[in-house]
Order: sequence, then C-alpha cells, then structure tokens
Amino acid sequence: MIAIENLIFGYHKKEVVLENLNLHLKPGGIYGLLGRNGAGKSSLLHHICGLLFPNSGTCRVADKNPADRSPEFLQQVYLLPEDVYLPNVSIKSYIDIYAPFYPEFNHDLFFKFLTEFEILANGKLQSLSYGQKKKVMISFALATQVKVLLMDEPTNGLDIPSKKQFRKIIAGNVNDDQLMIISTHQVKDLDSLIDSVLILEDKKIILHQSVDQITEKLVFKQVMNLEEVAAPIYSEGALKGYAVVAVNSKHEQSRLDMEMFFNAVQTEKQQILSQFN
Ligand SMILES: Nc1ncnc2c1ncn2[C@@H]1O[C@H](COP(=O)(O)OP(=O)(O)OP(=O)(O)O)[C@@H](O)[C@H]1O
Repeated sequence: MIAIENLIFGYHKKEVVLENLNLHLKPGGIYGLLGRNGAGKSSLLHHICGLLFPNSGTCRVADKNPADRSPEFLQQVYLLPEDVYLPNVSIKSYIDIYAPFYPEFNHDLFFKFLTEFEILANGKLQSLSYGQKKKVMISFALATQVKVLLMDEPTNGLDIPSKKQFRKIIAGNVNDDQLMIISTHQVKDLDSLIDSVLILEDKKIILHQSVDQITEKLVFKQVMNLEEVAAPIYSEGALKGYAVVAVNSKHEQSRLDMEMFFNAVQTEKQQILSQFN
C-alpha cells in the first residue's frame, strides 16, 4: 500500500530532513510512527499524502504517485493534521461541505463517533474547545473510510478519559483493507492500540517491527532487584523496584510498554536494534 524508496527531502538545500528513507507498509494495520520532536514525522506523513514532494527517491501510495494529487488518490487518503483550523460553520454544514469529497464517507458512523466522544452534533465548530474540535475531526477522519488514514499527534489536546475513548474508537474501526499511521511523540497514548512500531530517527526509519516481533525479542518486566534479570538492556526506577527491558532469552510473555521501549531505543539504540537484525 505504501512503498517509499531512497527518499531524500529537505525544506532547504543545506538541511536534509529525510535521507535515503525506505518504508514498505501493508494494509490491515495500525502503525505507530514514533520519533523525537523535529525527527521528521510530519514531513514523512506530508509526503505520503502528497503535500510535500521528494527531492529524490520514490513515494508510491495505493499504486499512485501522491505528488500527482489525482482526485482518485485524494479520495483515498486523509491526513488529520496536528493543528486543526475549522471554518465558522455548524458541524452539520461542515459535513455537507466536506464529506462529498470522500465517496465512502459514512454519516451514521460520524454521528456515532460524535456521540461516543460526547459532542453535540447540533453545535457550531467555533464554539467548541480545542480538544472538542479535535474529536470532531477524529470522527470525520474515521468516517471517511479512506484506504490510508494518517493522524498527526491526534491525542494532543485530549484529556485522559478522551484518550482512552480515542484508543477504543480507533481500535474497533480499522478494516483489513485500510492502513492507519498515527504519528506521535506521546508514545504512551499508543499503548495497546497499534500493531506495528515505526521509529524515525537520524532522518530514516531505524526500526519497523510488529508488536509481536518486539515482545518475542524483548521482555518487559517489573523487578525488585536488577540482578533478577538476565541480559537487561535498559531499566528505569519504578514505584516498586525497576521497570526493565531485557533480551527475551527465555521466551517469556510480556506486554509491550511503548514508553519504555521508546526510551530504550533512545538510550541503548545499537543494543536494541541488534536484536532485530
Ligand atoms: N515548513 C518548514 N520549513 C522549514 N523547515 C521545516 C518546516 N517544517 C518543518 N521543518 C523542519 O523539518 C524538521 C522536521 O520537522 P517535522 O515537523 O517533520 O518533525 P516532527 O517529527 O513531526 O516533529 P514534532 O514531533 O515536533 O511535531 C525540523 O527540523 C523542522 O524544523
């Protein structure tokens, strides 16, 4: 569904943001795109939806060149940007204006998501708070039912119960023929939501692994003493002892702690990456 090869991009000639970036993604999954501030996550998403063009290399999405911005392509891709700027119209008028751009738009789903987010459908967009606007746009994005759904920091502005609601709504509404990329540096928000992790660093994707592959190679556990753990790679002080990421040499079952994993990659990059080579 997405095939990016040797992509090089910079906003200015002297400063390359993405360099020889390769990425191949199949439909049927939710990918978490993680990276530090300024790593290039938004720039990558903008290439996938045709808002930025590579300096060199190729970017193909749903068998099309996003840079052509053909109507058939634009009907199948939706980017929910980090900051949402909405016109001064009612929610219903917004739907009347923008939903027709997406042939598969499902009105019932849209209003169902609004209800789940506790947003009144008869309100004006401008009278909503930032977090409420974000919820309307998340509902819109999901209701488009496009093949490629890109969300840039979707949980910014959502309170804690709404983040939980967000995870629930997303998890139940991505079909096998769809692909979703959620970009964030708030890695905790992706816990138990995504199928695969993409880490963007050093101008390229340095890690692309499914959650199952990660927990097959690494074990995440809480211990009282670090001596209890064979082959620890990374540890943090926890309420009771330590939270540890270790080599999963005994094939133990554990739950991926996204924040621990991301921190481990930041501080013990070579050791973590070598587990997957
Ligand atoms: N319009 C622009 N003009 C020039 N440079 C830009 C522009 N947008 C982004 N950049 C630069 O490109 C780099 C990557 O930015 P980008 O927004 O893609 O990162 P990001 O990973 O999404 O960051 P964040 O997590 O902070 O949102 C940064 O160094 C940023 O300063």
